[in-house]
Amino acid sequence: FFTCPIIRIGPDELHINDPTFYDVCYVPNYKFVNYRPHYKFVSPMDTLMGLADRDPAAHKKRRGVLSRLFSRSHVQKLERNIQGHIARFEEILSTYAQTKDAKAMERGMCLSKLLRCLAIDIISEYLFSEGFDTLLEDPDNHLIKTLKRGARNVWFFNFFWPVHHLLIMLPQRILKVLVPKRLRGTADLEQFCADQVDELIHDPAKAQAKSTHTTIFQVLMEGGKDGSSPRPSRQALIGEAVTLTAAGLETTGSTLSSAVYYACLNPSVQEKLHDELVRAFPGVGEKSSDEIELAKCERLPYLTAVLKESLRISPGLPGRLPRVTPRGGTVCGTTHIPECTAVSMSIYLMHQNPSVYPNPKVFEPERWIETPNDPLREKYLVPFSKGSRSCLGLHLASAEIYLTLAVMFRRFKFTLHKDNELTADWVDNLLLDPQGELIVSVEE
Ligand code: HEM
Repeated sequence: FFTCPIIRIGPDELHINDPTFYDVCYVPNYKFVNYRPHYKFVSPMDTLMGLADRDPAAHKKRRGVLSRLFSRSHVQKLERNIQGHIARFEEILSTYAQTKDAKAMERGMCLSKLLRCLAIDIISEYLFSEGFDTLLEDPDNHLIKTLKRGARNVWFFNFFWPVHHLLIMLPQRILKVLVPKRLRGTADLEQFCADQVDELIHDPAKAQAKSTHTTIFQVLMEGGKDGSSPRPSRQALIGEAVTLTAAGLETTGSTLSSAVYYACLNPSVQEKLHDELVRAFPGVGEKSSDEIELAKCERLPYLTAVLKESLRISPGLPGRLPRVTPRGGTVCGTTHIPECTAVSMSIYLMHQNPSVYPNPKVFEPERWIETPNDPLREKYLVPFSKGSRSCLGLHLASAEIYLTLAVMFRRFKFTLHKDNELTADWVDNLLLDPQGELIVSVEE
């Protein structure tokens, strides 16, 4: 695959594995628009993701409105809120690490589920006036399960998209009676969002009094700063909130699980990370989350290297993200590609390029430190993609990963439990879908 940069992967789609083409295909200003058949699973309503392939001008406006919530400065403003959830997560790890309960030790700790709970608690509090607080429940809770199920239905709904579009339109009470749980996926989340939207529409003062920070619904209802962006319909408000929650859950959760998995396989990685964190945040006996700050984490070289290597080896959206060539076509190397051709590239293949990342299957944070200033190594790391449809949640995801890794590895040591199921294998369900759970033993 690496020797032939352009291959036909379907009757009307080319897959390209020439890294120099990334900056041609994934660029601002909607030069290469989304290839619709690939994005059929997305909601038909005027949500950010739904608008991307139908109406680039409306997508640009909506993205402009939402970017207020996802800017670096807004993430920094809500750092304490994010830390609050990580403190709860730290408490659970600490309780487990100190347990004398033989049965609990025999079972191990299912860290991947806990990390998913952490991700959804953070994103839900960030978007809504209150979070889901799933960390207070059993990590096998219903919401996490249904969202995982929803993520696994992506390809089914891509082929049978009218079914998905119909399900979205059905009122919740009919949905619950008629549709099997396996296909409902995000119904509970939709109900939660619907309640919040209805309160905001009918009693805005009460809804606003509840929230300590700007919520997604407030931002969307206010529209663009100049009022140029129309207020979305009730259904679209709900759809937006649901897709944003889903976008921020499995991606961040699987990156964090992957980081711990590889750190367990490489004890020297854990030791170096721990040493760096203890030097940077030396408080003893304190909760790590009281002391750890994002700005300082971002300056720690080894922690940054572990974050980059985890995103490289296990990118949240590993597979093809197809676009359509513009009028006049385009050129890849010396090959002309005609206009209106679907072309796609894969983040996973970008990150597995052996000439930029030697031994690409090996988890090696040192590759980001030992030979500094390698422009290609930085340039071809594209976990959040690039261009008009790049990840909106980049700053939030990065803050979450930095802070969680710092709290975990400053205070705890992880080893794979005998019943661990997670391996380096995964399935491309649009989102990277690890095939087993990460089960670990934890020492303080
Ligand atoms: C490690 C974590 C994450 C990774 C690796 C990741 C990766 C990506 C990638 C590759 C895309 C482009 C998809 C495409 O071209 O079809 C994307 C889009 C998007 N991501 Fe993320 N993401 C992460 C976390 C988040 C978080 C926390 C949020 C917060 C809500 C988020 C929200 C979005 C949204 C809304 C889009 C669509 C943007 C648009 O259509 O304009 N992501 N993400």
